Amino acid sequence: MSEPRVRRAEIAIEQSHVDRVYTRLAELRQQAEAMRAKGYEIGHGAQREAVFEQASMLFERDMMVFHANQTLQTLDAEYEGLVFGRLDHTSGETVYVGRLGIRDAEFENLVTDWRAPAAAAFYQATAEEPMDVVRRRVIRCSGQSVLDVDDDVLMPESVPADMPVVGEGALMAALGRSRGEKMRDIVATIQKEQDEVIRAPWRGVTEITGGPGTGKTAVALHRAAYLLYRYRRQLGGAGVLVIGPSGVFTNYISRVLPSMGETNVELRALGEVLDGIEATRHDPAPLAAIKGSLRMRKVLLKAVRDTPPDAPTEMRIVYKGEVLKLDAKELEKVRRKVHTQGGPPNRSRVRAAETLLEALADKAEEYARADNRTVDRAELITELGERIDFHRFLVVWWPVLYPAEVLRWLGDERRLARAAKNVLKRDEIALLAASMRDRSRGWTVADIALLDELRVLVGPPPKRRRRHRVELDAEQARDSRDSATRQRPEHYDEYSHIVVDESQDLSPMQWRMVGRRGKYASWTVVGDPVQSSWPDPAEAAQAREQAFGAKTQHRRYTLRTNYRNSAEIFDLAARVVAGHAAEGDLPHAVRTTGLTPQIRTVDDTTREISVQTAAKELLDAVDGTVGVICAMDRVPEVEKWLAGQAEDRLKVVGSLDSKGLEYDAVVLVEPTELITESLTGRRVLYVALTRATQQLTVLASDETWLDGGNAEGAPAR
Ligand SMILES: Nc1ncnc2c1ncn2[C@@H]1O[C@H](COP(=O)(O)OP(=O)(O)OP(=O)(O)O)[C@@H](O)[C@H]1O
Repeated sequence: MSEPRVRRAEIAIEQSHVDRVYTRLAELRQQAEAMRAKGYEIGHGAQREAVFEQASMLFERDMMVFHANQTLQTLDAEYEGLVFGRLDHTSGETVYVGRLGIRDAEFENLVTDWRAPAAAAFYQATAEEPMDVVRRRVIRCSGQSVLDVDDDVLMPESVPADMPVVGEGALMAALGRSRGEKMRDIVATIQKEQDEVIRAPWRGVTEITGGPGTGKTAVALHRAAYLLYRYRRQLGGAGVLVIGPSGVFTNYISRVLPSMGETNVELRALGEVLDGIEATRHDPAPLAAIKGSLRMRKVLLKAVRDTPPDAPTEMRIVYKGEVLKLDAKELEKVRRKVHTQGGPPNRSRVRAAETLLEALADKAEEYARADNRTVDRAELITELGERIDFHRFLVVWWPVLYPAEVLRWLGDERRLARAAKNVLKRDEIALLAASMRDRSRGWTVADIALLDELRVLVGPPPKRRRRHRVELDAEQARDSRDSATRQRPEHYDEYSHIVVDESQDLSPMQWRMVGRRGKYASWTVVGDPVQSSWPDPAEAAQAREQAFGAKTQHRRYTLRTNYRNSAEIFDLAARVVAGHAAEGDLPHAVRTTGLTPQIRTVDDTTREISVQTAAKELLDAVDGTVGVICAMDRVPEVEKWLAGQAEDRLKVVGSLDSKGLEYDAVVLVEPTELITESLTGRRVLYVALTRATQQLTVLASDETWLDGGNAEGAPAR
């Protein structure tokens, strides 16, 4: 038979199996629905039974309905290509691999879940170690139709005469395909070095490093799905949290886990870790460096202990016809005394009242001594402690503190200078105070970690009910009373596993914030030091270790193959970052396209039209998405230039938001601006240059950005 006919015949064989799988899926769905209906019937029946019977029937109903709903949820997930692989073993046994395990009515396996041990050979078998696999087949489907098959022969000597082998390179085909708006899962083509990381033990800390495009994000997400499948009992209940650098990124990866049937994972961007606020704006690099530094901890601790701006500076209260008076200094002494005993101010309100009463008693004794009188201290404390005017004073002098309010106070430069004495430099204080005064544009991503730190430092406000949200400011306190009940309590901190992506960029303060959520968690931490935009790696490393706590197991993996970029694109990126990265830290790009990146010269008069032309050319050249990457400050302007052009396929993205994303083609606008806008500029440029899978056009008004390494072989101009 000719190759196309063999291929067609093989596709037909796989199609008949896939048809069986979908028929069975429909049956299982019906069964689950019937079970749910039966559960409800039991519930109705229970109303007629005695109390004891009723309780056990209702329990049975709940269990049935719960299981039925779970099964339906799993069966209803949108499985693009439910079956994607097949293994033919030397024994003649055939195993189909898919996103979900399904058995037929006789309990025979129709599809094995990709995470099950029986499917491991699909990823782990090699020609050197074939694990009894003669032929490994990748089956590519669209919906329920088989489009193509692609075989790998692992034991050529054992291929039976009647076993056809078709196609070559499912991986290369997958990598060459155009990209959509959302990341796809890679279950069908996970590589051996990646599989090892996905299936690594769950306890302790698993660290994945590797250059751009090596599949770190893909691997981390597949690992989350794998861990939940294998260790659902240990990990499922408490939940898995995935932290990504930005909302654009979490949106980009949001479809990967559901496509594997996994909906029990919470995705959060760094600006959304704290419940109740979503921040997307970034501070300029020098300011972000201050806000992210561990020094802020000391500043915030002092800030919560300072006198609140509206606190009265004098207390007067009448006791037995005499005015007892405490001046500003005496009140300050009382405040300091309460704080030296430790504890968050919101938890110290009773102690503050007691200490203030003691000070009033001292004052009464002082007056009495002058007149040779005595004072009954206990009586004074009891009486004043019950007085309404005492409590009126207390609520303004020792008010409930809200994190957002305390952070805003630091817009007063004198107040900030008091809190930051010997910790921040004068110019840093001025910069930080100005940023806290400018609240017109809302909180920045770096502010979120400060607010979370303050949340802990001020302590929870006195609560009417438990498990109520910890308000960030007084306004929210009112709003929250109406907020819908959430599944998990506010500021939940008991996740069983935390995945941190792009971890090289977390500031020390952000590590503290994330660490707080994982007191009992095991961790998967993904990053590439060469892409880091954080200026003080040593300080971040220290905060990171503290976040992990005393985890004893620490395993490290490095991924070395760049699956995203064509070799032509990656060569340019490597050239730009040369001198900032050790040779061994750069991955190896496996795919060539013959398309060299274009570098075009622009100036103020031609920039706009050049961006429009380049975007149009690339939109015509590729089927998928085109990203236009520029410095953060330029985004609104570039968006205006491109308004109305292919909105679904064209995205304008700021340099810092381009982390982790990918496009078929990229237009990079003014690369030197990416270098100067950030403290680790060349690395940010490296990130931007490594976003394209197929084509790259750089528009630049100067050449300094190319000077990173001076590698040979300039790209086309
Ligand atoms: N085994 C694989 N099969 C198919 N595609 C893969 C494979 N591994 C990685 N890819 C693809 O390569 C691209 C890069 O993967 P991913 O985004 O996970 O890399 P990364 O290491 O996180 O990159 P960066 O550090 O630049 O963000 C994605 O499109 C991913 O789907």
